[in-house]
Amino acid sequence: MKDIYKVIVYFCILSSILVNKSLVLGGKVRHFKWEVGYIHWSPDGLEGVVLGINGQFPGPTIRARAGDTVHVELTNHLHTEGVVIHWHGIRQIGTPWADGTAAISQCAINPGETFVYRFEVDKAGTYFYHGHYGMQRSAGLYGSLIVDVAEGEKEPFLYDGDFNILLSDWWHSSSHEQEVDLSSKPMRWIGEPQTLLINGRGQYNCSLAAAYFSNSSVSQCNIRGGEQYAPQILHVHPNKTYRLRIASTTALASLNLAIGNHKMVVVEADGNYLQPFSVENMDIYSGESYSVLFTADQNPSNNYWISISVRGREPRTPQGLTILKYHPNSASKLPKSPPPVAPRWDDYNYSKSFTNKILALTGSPKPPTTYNRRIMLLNTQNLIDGYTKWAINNVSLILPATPYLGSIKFGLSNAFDLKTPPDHFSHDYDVMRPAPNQNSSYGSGVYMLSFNTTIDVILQNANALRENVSEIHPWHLHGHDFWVLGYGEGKFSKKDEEKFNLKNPPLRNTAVIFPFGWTALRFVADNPGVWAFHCHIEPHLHMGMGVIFAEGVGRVKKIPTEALGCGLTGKMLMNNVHK
Ligand SMILES: O=C1O[C@H]([C@@H](O)CO)C(O)=C1O
Repeated sequence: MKDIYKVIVYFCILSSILVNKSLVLGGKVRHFKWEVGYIHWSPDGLEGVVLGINGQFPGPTIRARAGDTVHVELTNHLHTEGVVIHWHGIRQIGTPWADGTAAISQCAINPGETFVYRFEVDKAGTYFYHGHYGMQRSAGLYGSLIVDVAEGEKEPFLYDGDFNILLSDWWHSSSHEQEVDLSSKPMRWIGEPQTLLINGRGQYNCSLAAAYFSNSSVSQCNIRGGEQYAPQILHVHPNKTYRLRIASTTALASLNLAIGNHKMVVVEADGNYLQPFSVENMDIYSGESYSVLFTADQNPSNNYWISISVRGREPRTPQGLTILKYHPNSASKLPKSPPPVAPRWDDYNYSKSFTNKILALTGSPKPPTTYNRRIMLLNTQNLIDGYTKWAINNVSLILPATPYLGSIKFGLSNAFDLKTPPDHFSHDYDVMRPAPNQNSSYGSGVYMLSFNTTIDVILQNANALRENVSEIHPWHLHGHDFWVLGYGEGKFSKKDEEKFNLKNPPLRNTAVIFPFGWTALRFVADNPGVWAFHCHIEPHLHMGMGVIFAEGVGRVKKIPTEALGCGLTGKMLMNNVHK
């Protein structure tokens, strides 16, 4: 009898240890129920139709802790369009079907249908989510995803409070019109955005800062505070330090952000800690996220501007503005000095000097010192039968009717081009001049990566169709972070390898290529799934600027049938049922 009693006591102690441990290790499940639909909304003072979630634009912010499971039950309330949502920066380890890429990781969710996204947020950081079907991101389908450190863990820096801003750009033409324009012959370019938005709020036909522009006809905004386009004010207390989380989901614009009179210390990028460095203003490209620390150490009787301005393309869009309000000033008290002046849009040396300061925090994971396979990716603008496209090694990506994850897993032939896309481009290609032959072809082939091998990718920029034009392209990789080993000018050559940073390269999921330059990345193909790698400029992806990587697909566990119910995998499921 006594022994049994002992066993019970032991059992109780043991199970309480296990339960506590699982609380620490396993995290919580965070449930969300979302409905996606078009709504009337006024992001910049002009009412239009926007893609919202639960009647809200931008969509609700997800906040979780590292190790938690996010569970989003997403119902498509659109009348005639499918939808998917990509969780940008979340690697989807073990859940590649939840990556939210139509035609790649899953079938689009049909009107009226519900799909459950369930995945672990394994790493603290600043992230966001957005539509990944057609140009639904441009239509406003996005929101923030913030992952705090696990219970009991600490960030490697201190702050008294945090803010979160999601940056975007806004057009008055609909995303549907833009899709048609871009796919027309000749292509009709979408032009520059009408307005820049901070947390979905901007001012089109008035300026918060009109009082400072004496020679301008722009009127002062008459905002009472309740308007959908009223700026979100950041409230600070004197001498406190704040963490500002910033993510950019712009369709096109590269941005420069500044807080008037305040220095910022950059500490995080794409969910990875950085060696802290101080700046007056910072660049942020579409697909990137950062955290900066700033101290409210200026004259507390004033308020200050927070501004975002276009870089890398001749700006035709006014600055996006909001106000840093010192307690207890009134929010309507305009800052004493005019909004910060951004560096010239084409001062690329300025941008490069910022980019080169981004290094991993001491103690961060280091890259393998050698690679198994090097893939050179030449970025060109091309014409295919008179249609303007972007191509990678002369292949412009078109997505197949059957999502790759299912078709590769089940070995379905004819689902996509079986010809492997090229690892190289011609040695004598002159990246500084328009191509003598501007033709290229469409393709849906896949770079099959051997599981657990180290992959180097050299992104090579080139002259676009017009002479002396080469554009910025921020490249985003799904399913992974990569180390950014270096940036360089002109054409990459083998000897550039000597300058690679293997000591403290930053880990990121998005990296920019500068005009006429190259960027070198390294990652380990250790996450079973099919992963898009593409330019995060929405119209450029629409015009074919991306490639597909696949690794270890045979190891992928049971893909939910809801992700497979279209194309050849849909037929396969039907045949199985009817057998
Ligand atoms: O893809 C693009 O097309 C235009 C221009 O090259 C042709 O109009 C532009 O600026 C892009 O980024």
